[in-house]
Amino acid sequence: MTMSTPSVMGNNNETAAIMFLDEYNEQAMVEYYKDVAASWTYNTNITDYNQEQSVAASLAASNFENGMRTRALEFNQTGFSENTKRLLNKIIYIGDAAIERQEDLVELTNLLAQMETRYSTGKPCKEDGTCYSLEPDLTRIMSESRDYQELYWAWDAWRDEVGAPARQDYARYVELKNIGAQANDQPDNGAYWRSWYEVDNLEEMTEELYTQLSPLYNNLHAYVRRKLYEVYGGDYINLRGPIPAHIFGNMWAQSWLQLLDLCIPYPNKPSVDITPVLIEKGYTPLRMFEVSDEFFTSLGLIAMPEEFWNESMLEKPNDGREVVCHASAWDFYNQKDFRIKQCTDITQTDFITIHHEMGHVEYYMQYKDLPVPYRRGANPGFHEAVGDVLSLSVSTPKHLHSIGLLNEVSNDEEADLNFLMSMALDKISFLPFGYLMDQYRWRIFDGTTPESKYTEDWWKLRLQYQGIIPPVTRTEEDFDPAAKFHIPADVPYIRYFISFVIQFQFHDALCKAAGQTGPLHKCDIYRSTEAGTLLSNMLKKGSSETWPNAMEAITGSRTMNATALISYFQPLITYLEAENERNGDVPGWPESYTPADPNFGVTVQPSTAAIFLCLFFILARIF
Ligand SMILES: CC(=O)N[C@@H](CC(=O)O)C(=O)NC[C@H](CC1(C(=O)N[C@@H](Cc2ccc(O)cc2)C(=O)O)CCCC1)C(=O)O
Ligand SMILES: [Zn+2]
Repeated sequence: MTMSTPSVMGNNNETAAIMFLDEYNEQAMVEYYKDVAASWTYNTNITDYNQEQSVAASLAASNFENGMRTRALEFNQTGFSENTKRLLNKIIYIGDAAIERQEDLVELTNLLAQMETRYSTGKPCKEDGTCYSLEPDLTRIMSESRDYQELYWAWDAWRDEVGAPARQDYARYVELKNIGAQANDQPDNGAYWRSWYEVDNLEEMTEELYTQLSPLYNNLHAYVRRKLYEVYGGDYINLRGPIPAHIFGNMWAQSWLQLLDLCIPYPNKPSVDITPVLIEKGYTPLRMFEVSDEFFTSLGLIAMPEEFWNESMLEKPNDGREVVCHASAWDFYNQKDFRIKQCTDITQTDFITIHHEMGHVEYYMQYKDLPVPYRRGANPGFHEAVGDVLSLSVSTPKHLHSIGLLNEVSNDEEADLNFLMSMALDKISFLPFGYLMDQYRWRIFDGTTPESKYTEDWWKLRLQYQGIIPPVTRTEEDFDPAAKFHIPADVPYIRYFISFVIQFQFHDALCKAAGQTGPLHKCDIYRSTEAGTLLSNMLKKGSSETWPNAMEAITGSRTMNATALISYFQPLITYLEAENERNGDVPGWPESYTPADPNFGVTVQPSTAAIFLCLFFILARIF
């Protein structure tokens, strides 16, 4: 294996290195465009042919990267400028493409395509033959149903369809990813993924953040557990135990916004849910995107270009095409083609997702003229935070009312708590999930979690951090993690946990720049070009500098910290503590709890009952 450390005997001529970097940049735009275009074609029309074409294009891009890595390694970087060294190292440490053996790279590329296709085409069916897509069918059941058994069916059927069948592929994927990591001088793939943050203590940093935030989560968990107890009763909910995973209104229990009607502190106040208004006013996906784009341009940020509106896929096609519905934003690396692919449903959740995806595109456009290796977030968490920061302003009742998405708002403490509850059900509920997804995978990659414990260790983390349990006992025949897009799609996840923390730091800084002085949760930076400039100056840096520099450019601080998040939610924290106290609910889940059998209390089908009765009488006659 060629060591990746640049050779000390190599070419020490920096002018030659800079010429190489220029050549790399021109060729990379051509090669990456072809790769992204083939991937886009597959994602927006899943066929065997398009999958093969996408695999071929991905291999071609990997071979390009591998060839360029070899050339970058020939330079002796001693005495080179920091910038030249940074660019060369981003061409050397390229991830999977550094895999030595071509057959390993081909196997991994095919495995990734196969896992993504299985997830994206998964459609469990009922005995009566009706089949259900994840989006929108199962998503709608999970968010709207309050029937314990129906929710259980959707939750279990999805995992049977795309979870267990992925287990074997995943075990092989882990081996190949670790081979790739070693080719990047990393001990395992978790270490390689963490290396993107350019700190040597990312695990301690995220653990420290989670320790600060877990009391807030545990208080919300205890409050919601009480509300679910009032709906489902003591047969299903133990007030001092964990909560069954399928009744949170979300397939992965990662967002509890759909439980707002159960959790709203003051139900007689005007609603803060815009879904009914979006429908009532006849909003289309296109209209939702235009409203989002207008918020970005109101800050002086770059508008979505013509190509974006012509080439994006803003809703699920109705021509029978299979598509990857999981929303995503795309940079075609040609400095002018940027797209979003989303199976947009007319809901509040999807309106927020639109801002999230548009935040990615804004970042792509702000750094489009940088050298290709710098066209990334300052760290992956930064890329995830951009859209969500703007959503923190858009989501305020004042803003939603001003753009006609709420018919009325009241401006008092009770209305504030209703709003903060809706934000907590989305943001606070997510924190343990955002944290555990890569805790789980880091341990698989470093060998702590062997294949024989894939299920056991997953549900240990889900219990430890989220305080949830499966509605039915799981075994090592299952593989529930693969029922979450990012696992079969090979997409790291700690970036989202980090984003949910730093987006409040950014929000705080942008609000100050916008001259907003009230409580953070009421701030709306709409039309503030001062805030927009502060943000775009950071976005323009891409990954040309380490992220503490980018953090400092916006917030003045060089660290990620949870202070802004906690101060944003402070009024709600006080409310939750008082409510839990009043109800005698203790945050946490000290009692273990065997999940009620989901078939518990299910009415036995009449036909089955008849058979039992006949048998009974026959036997009675004999004896
Ligand atoms: C070509 C490509 O892959 N491009 C990347 C972008 C890039 O890397 O340049 C990309 O588009 N990734 C897709 C992914 C989609 C979403 C997601 O997966 N979100 C997480 C966590 C979460 C949940 C709630 C929330 O408010 C924010 C985040 C989940 O749903 O679990 C779906 C809904 C929102 C974001 C994304 O946009 O991050
Ligand atoms: Zn994102």
